[in-house]
Amino acid sequence: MALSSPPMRVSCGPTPAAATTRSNNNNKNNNFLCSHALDAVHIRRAAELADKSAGFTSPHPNFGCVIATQSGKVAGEGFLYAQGTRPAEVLAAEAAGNFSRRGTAYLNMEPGDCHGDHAAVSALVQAGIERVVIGLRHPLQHLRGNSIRALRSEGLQVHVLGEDLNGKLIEEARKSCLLVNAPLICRAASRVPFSVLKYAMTLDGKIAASSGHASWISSRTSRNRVFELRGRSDAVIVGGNTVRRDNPRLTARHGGGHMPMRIVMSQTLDLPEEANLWDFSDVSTIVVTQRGARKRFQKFLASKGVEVVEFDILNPREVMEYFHDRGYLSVLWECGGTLAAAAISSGVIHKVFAFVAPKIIGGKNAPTPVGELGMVEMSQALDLIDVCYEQVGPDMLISGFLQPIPDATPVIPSVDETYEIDPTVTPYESRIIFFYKTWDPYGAFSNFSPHAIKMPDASGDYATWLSVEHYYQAQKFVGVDDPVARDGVENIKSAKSPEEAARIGRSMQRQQPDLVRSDWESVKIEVMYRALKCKFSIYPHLNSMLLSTAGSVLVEASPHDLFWGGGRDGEGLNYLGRLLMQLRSEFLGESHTSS
Ligand SMILES: NC(=O)C1=CN([C@@H]2O[C@H](COP(=O)(O)OP(=O)(O)OC[C@H]3O[C@@H](n4cnc5c(N)ncnc54)[C@H](OP(=O)(O)O)[C@@H]3O)[C@@H](O)[C@H]2O)C=CC1
Ligand SMILES: Nc1c(N[C@@H]2O[C@H](COP(=O)(O)O)[C@@H](O)[C@H]2O)[nH]c(=O)[nH]c1=O
Repeated sequence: MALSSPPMRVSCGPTPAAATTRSNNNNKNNNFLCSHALDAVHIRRAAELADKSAGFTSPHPNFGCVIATQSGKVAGEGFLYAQGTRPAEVLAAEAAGNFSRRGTAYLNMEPGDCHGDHAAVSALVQAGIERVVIGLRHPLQHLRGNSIRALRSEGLQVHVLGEDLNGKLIEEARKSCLLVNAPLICRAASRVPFSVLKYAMTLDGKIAASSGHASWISSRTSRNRVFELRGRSDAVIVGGNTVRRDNPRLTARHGGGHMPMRIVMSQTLDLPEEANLWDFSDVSTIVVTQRGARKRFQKFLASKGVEVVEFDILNPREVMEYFHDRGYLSVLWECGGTLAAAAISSGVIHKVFAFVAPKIIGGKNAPTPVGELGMVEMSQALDLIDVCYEQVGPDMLISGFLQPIPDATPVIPSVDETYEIDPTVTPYESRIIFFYKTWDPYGAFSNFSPHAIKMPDASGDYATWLSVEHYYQAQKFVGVDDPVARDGVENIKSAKSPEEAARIGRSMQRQQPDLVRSDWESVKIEVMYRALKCKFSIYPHLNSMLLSTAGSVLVEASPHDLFWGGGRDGEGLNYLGRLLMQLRSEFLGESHTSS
């Protein structure tokens, strides 16, 4: 058994050091390092270009492309302006013309070949590009790796940052790619739109005077900056009190550009009949409220053209999940402290922009940017990540992430591990077959599939288990000298379904951990391996199905089980998939030696 050691995280291609040892030519080494610096510069530029269309591309990623000649000079640039417009790669190739030949294309992100549209890949191939450097793989799992595979199959050399290229400069360049598409990456991982909390406060930490008056705390320059932030967002959201107090417009007024939708969250619906937000000359407004609140006022709003959406439970998470499902990519929270605290508590805020004005207003009851979070000790304070400080006019803008941008690099399988498990699989480049529920196309790979197995006990006598899951769960308690453990084994064995077996086994393990055999953690992979080996040996059709997947990566798509499964976004260790790949490799080896 090869798979007994504890798991580790990913996966990189050759490090610069490893790569350079392959060459004993000093010049080549120097070139390699120089080209790293050049790669980093061009990728950062691609990210900068991509950022130009923020707000317009939503909910699609921001793409930028730089084409450099063989000598490293920029020959053409392009960025995706908006959904449905011409891809960055096509524009850059056109701009570069013949200078593209044998050149390198730099892309902040792997193109997504939605609906079989290969325009980006085709443009690079037809332009005669020799090498493509990619900042990030596509963050959406079903698109991840597709274009990289397509480019490689056309003979182009493809280097992905963090996988094939490493080092400090490369890491910084990769960061710029993560930042430019942070909304898409965070949205994909958290299933809510990327949410930014923005506020303006005085030096003594107030967002309004005690009277509630707040216009203005920050300078005009800062407020112009807010218009830009609005222009990058799909929606701006405030609470009912801010509507009553400020009568805001919430429009982006920085000279054209994308205009965000406006959202009001109000439980009481005690909102004014006259409000700037009911004026739709620039953009419309959606009011989200508690089910049944002020029906007559709802009718009134509807007559003004305001869309009213009722929620059974009106809280920031429910509201954000709803707007995620409506396709929103990013939301700017411009609310006061009450709603801001609720939003932070419910974990929907990804990033904070705080404009701090060099003013003092005082006031014991003057509102502050974030209300009650229930924290009592400084050690509980939320630390911002990747903090930036910037002077904007007379104000200071402090921004940072409340949650790290999830790493879109696939965890499974790492290069080394996969070769060890199954040499026929080329990591990242192979098709990934996901299986989970037994009704899935490859559902028979699940331990819950109804395939009985015969396994020997400690004295060598064979017993029948209704599924791999039955056997696996029972083994947790086998050999434990306790009547409750022995009963547990019998109960699991006679469980009517694999689900029931899992329920009994898991709850016994949770509630009475002392009944679990002491060597369980070190033997569980071996236990599973033996059960799977039996299952895929005694059922010829399962064996054929497994062999038919040769060359593909197998991943148990369990979003919950991060040991046996691959997790929701590839963060799981996928030990079930790994064991199946290992078995497949062993079966294939046997069939080769016997033929
Ligand atoms: N300087 C700055 O950057 C800003 C300053 N302000 C100032 O802040 C003050 C208003 O602050 P505040 O009252 O906190 O602001 P908000 O209006 O932004 O938030 C509170 C309101 O949100 C609504 N709400 C809906 N669902 C919830 C929920 N689950 N939890 C909490 N609230 C919910 C309620 O409206 P309802 O009562 O209608 O049910 C509630 O009264 C004003 O003086 C304004 O000028 C506001 C924004 C920015
Ligand atoms: N007071 C204050 C802000 N307040 C926010 O701006 C909203 C008003 O937007 P609008 O009506 O479009 O100009 C207001 O309701 C609140 O959300 N913002 C800032 O950048 N600086 C400030 O000093």
